[in-house]
Amino acid sequence: MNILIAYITKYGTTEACAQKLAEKLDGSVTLVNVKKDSSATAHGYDKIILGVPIYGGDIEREMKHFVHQNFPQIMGKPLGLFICGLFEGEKGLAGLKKAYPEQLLKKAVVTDLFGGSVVQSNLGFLERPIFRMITKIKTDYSNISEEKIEAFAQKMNEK
Ligand SMILES: Cc1cc2nc3c(=O)[nH]c(=O)nc-3n(C[C@H](O)[C@H](O)[C@H](O)COP(=O)(O)O)c2cc1C
Repeated sequence: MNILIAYITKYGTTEACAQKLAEKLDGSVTLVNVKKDSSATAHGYDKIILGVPIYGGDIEREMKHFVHQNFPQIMGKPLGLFICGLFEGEKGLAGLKKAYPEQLLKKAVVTDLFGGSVVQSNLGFLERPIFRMITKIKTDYSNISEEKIEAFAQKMNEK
């Protein structure tokens, strides 16, 4: 069973979540950062998982491009979709809806928000005030849910 986890990450949180997820999946997992590897493809995998962080309510264009380029392959296999972001509840779900096309969200075996994390000192000079304005968070913070990663993996393993 060959599984693809295609992700994007800026400060490493989504990558760390993708790695944790990979450890819990049954099969051979390939992790691909689609921002670093523009030749990445979803061809030849039995299951596909996509993961992206939310910035300013949206995702980076490289994942939109990957989805567009690989749409038939992604729609044709058991699919899991996750996002990383600090917002929970309705605001968190709004991020998930914005991240992926409706067809993918409907087709997915499992979708979830894994939470996010931030280290203030890592943020750029301009990014820090933007981050504080958007999230109202002024300290280092993490709400990554190991339980959600575990439950996501279980659902993918059942398919
Ligand atoms: C400038 C900035 C804007 C952000 N905007 C959002 C947002 O709109 N919604 C949200 O849920 N999280 C937001 N976050 C939190 C990130 O999604 C979170 O830190 C995530 O873990 C980053 O993942 P990465 O390290 O893989 O890039 C923002 C973070 C920064 C720095």
